[in-house]
Amino acid sequence: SDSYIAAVYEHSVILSEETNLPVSPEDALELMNKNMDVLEIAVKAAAQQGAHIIVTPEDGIYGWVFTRETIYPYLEDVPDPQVNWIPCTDPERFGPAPVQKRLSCMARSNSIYVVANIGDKKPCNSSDPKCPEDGRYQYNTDVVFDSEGKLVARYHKYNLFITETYFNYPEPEYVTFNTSFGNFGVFTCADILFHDPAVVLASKLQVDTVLFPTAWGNTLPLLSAIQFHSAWAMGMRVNFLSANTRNSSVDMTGSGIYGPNGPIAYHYNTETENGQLLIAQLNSRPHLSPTYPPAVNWSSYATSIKHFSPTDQDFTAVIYYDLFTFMELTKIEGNHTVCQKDLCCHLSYRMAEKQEDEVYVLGAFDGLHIVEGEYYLQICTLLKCKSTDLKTCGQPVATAQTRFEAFSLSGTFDTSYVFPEVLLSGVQLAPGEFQILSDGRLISQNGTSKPVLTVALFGRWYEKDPPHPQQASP
Ligand SMILES: NC(=O)CCCC[C@@H]1SC[C@@H]2NC(=O)N[C@@H]21
Repeated sequence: SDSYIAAVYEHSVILSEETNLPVSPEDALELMNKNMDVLEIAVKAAAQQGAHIIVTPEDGIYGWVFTRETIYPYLEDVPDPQVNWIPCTDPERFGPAPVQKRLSCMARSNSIYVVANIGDKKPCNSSDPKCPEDGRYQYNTDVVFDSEGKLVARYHKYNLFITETYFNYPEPEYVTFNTSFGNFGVFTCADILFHDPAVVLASKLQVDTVLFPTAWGNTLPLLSAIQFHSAWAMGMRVNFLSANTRNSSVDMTGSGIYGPNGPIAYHYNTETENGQLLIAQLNSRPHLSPTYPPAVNWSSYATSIKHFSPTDQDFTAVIYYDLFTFMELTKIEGNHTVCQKDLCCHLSYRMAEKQEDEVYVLGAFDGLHIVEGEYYLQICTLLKCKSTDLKTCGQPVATAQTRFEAFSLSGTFDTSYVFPEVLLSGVQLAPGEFQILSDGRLISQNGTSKPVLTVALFGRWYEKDPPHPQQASP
């Protein structure tokens, strides 16, 4: 079929009160069943609305902040999908698997693909020199059950976040599966920041849709969930189904159904702790669509022009631990260039009116980010500073009043992996309000519907990354 209906569910996870002390397997299952009760309602609702597939969040069944011992009662042995297993009809085939049984039955009884995030355990012994001291590998794992309840995909998260000390790093896996409504790939949360497996799935294996269970804490001004995940879908030109966990204490909200041309449906809620089901229709094979966006040469425009108005007004300030070079946009309109190392960023803009109590800056960063993960960035950004004090530029701010009637942002990137972001006041996306030109300009010709928080070209220069922790020598 040419199109299909996708659902993502932002789940307000019910957390265990005690994650420092081990609980019994029965108590662990009781908590997981409480979460699965809620997920089951969403699965039924999605199926009733015609969805072919539903994605649920990372950590959505057992929560977070465990030790290796305290996560253990929540884990199940998840077999390789090649075994052809329907846990709903043959639950004990590989030992106790109540969580897989329940997810499989949800998929089967509602005739819908179900994507969930659970924990896998694999026993090992001293014949394996890498076997952990406690005799088992523990993996953060995405599973997919097809509409008959068969396990069709198992993915072990490769890029663990800094807090996930209770899981092991697996070898990299590139997990795909085929359906009548397209070819799917699976990865999770921090994976989106790295080359493997994310870029391999989208570029080399050419999946149509990425399934993305996540537990993403929002980090403005560049890394809120809806902002970065929709930008990645546009930059990589794939469908992207992102289901975030909802938890205000760790700033988690922001789920969406994104296409190569921009957001199709999204949700960002800081008002309540409620869950939220999103449903939308997508192209099954977006690269065959007449509207599929052309490949972009991200540096073509920026390297072809002379620097706009050189200035000695540059200053530095920090975005999420990275020292950017900035210049203030003092006039209602202008053309400016700001450079850091090899990266020069060009901006042409016209504001609707200059608000005296708001400061906007153009910024550039070319360097290795080293906090909560190590990855090489090249970023050009136009953003609103938190206050009129230039030292606050780059600090999180969620509202703005300044409208831009037009802008054009470009940069002399050394990488072809650039993710275009436009984030508006109230942490809202701007579907259809900007364009990516094939020469690498991110432009808005008619302005945006709300005031601007951030416009960015978020570049990842993967070749400059240090080795992955799994590959690094001890
Ligand atoms: N569960 C995860 O793997 C989350 C990882 C991504 C978190 C992103 S990366 C930069 C920001 N820091 C955060 O705390 N959240 C954002």
